[in-house]
Amino acid sequence: MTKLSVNINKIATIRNARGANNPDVVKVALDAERFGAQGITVHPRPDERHIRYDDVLALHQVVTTEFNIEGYPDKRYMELVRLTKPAQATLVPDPPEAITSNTGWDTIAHQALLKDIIAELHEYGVRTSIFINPESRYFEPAKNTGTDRVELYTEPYASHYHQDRDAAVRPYVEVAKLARELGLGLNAGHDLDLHNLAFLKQQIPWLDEVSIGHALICDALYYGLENTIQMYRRQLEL
Ligand SMILES: CC(=O)[C@@H](O)[C@H](O)COP(=O)(O)O
Ligand SMILES: NCC(=O)COP(=O)(O)O
Repeated sequence: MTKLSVNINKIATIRNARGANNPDVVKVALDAERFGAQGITVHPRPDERHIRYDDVLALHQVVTTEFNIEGYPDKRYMELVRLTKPAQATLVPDPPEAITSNTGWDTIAHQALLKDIIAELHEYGVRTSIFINPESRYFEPAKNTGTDRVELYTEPYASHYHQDRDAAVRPYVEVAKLARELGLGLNAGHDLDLHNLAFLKQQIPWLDEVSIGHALICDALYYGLENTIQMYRRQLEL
């Protein structure tokens, strides 16, 4: 089964536009779980432009599905993970000024750093995942860091899907097979939506988890959050 983790960053973007607590990200997380989300993902960024560090502290007290905290492993991120001990920490190489994630780790150049960070996260009892591009050369070094999983960066798949979906998915299927051979768990995320999700899942049925935020929250404006989460869940069952 591929779990659907709902990324609620964009709920916080709307909340922050007015400074008060509407929408309430904690309530939305609990409702999302009630509507079928199998995990809640957040990606606090250093400027706290959407999810704030104190949101993460509040969410960890109430989330009962898999709580996944994404981010660059700086001191503040590591402290947050130490305090909250989520089900999963997803390490992303974004610099502080990144508008959104736009590449995976160079696991060759940063292998030593990742190895140390992952060892520390394992001491906290937290499962780890590394955000990674669909390039085979990064997978064995990723395995050598000791990570439990990798998360495939799916923006290139999503942006080429409508042009030629077979070509778009090909590199992902190749590295997904490699990850399976290496004994790495497999997640995927970034720009997944109701058009491209089912095909990815059909081509890589052994995906453990997808985390979806931007498109899902946009779809919820039209279909409502409950319907939307159910629609995404069905895409994973086709
Ligand atoms: C790692 C990843 O792909 C997501 O965290 C995505 O970048 C969402 O972050 P934003 O909501 O800040 O765009
Ligand atoms: N890890 C990917 C994620 O959490 C959500 O990415 P997106 O759907 O907002 O592009």
